[in-house]
Amino acid sequence: MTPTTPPTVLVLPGEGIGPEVVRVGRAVLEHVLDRAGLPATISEHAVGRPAYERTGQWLPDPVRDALDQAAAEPRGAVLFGATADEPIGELRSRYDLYANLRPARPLPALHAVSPLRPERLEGVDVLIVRELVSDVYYGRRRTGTDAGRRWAGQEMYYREDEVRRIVRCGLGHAEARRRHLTLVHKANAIPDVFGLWLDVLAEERAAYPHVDVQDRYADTMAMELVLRPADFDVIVTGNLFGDLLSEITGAVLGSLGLMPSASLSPTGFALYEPVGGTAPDIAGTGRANPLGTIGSVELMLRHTFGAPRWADRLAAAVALAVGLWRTPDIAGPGDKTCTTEEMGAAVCDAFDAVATEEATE
Ligand SMILES: CC(C)[C@H](C(=O)O)[C@@H](O)C(=O)O
Repeated sequence: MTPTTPPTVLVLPGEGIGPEVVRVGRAVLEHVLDRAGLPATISEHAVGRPAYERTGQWLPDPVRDALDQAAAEPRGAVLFGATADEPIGELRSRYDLYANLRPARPLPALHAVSPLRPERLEGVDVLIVRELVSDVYYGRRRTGTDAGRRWAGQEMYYREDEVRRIVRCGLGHAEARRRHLTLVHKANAIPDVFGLWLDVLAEERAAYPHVDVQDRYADTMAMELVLRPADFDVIVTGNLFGDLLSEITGAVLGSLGLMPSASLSPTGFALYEPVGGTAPDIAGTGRANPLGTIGSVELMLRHTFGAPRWADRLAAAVALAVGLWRTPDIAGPGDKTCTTEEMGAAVCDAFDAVATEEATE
């Protein structure tokens, strides 16, 4: 296997709105690759409920084999839709997809969609760097009965090396962006775990003298993200707080359906998924917003394909498309709404317009 091997992309639609948004995400990916002349090997596999109903496995053995193979390649990637917790939790852990990047930058055309006043959105450009394979999610679980009363526990646990690599990841991104890092913790209530995080940050920041570093309690951060989102650049945190903060960031944008994510392993294997989840209430109605998935494709073009200019063009195409086309979650009163598929087609058309304009400049 040489580094010039084209990327292998496994498309795993999952369930709920997963298949709808991923169908569009894949079409947009193929459109961009076609225009860019970039080769890739793309295959699609059932996971989650559809797979369980057919095989009795959330993550069937043949899919696991395909994933193992892709993970061993220099540029393997997954485009993931949505499933219930089991398969995604297993995937993240099995492939050590520890660094979860969740960027949020409100598009000017969509400022009115946010519940925040437009002036609070000026300059908002946040990157949540969430640790994804440890914390209470994967902590030791115990249940029992004590004097007739049931009890249950799940341990919050972090190893130093797990903390160090995500803190480094956050610092690296901060250095490449606006050089501002906020570590989010809860050292007042959970002093051992987050004392470790703060110690590691104190050690690691020395290597990034240009990055301005601060820390926040998770509760304060939740408030400040709503009140002053423009004050933050990179936010690095653990798995649980990262989950909560990315949901708040989605609310700041006005729809969780807008948020993309990339989960990266130390080997470069990566999984790209929208943050929105299965959204069973709108599954099958054509109302799902595919922009979180299309944003995830943009991240794939950057990280897996190493094609930042094509990624930039896709971002520009999205900004153009939302000027005219709106799925219901981002439509204002009186706006005509479009379907998931129509939004995808609008982004592809806008992409060609952007590329043509650049070519004639
Ligand atoms: C589906 C669920 C387990 C998942 C998480 O908590 O990590 C989701 O909320 C997310 O943010 O990706």
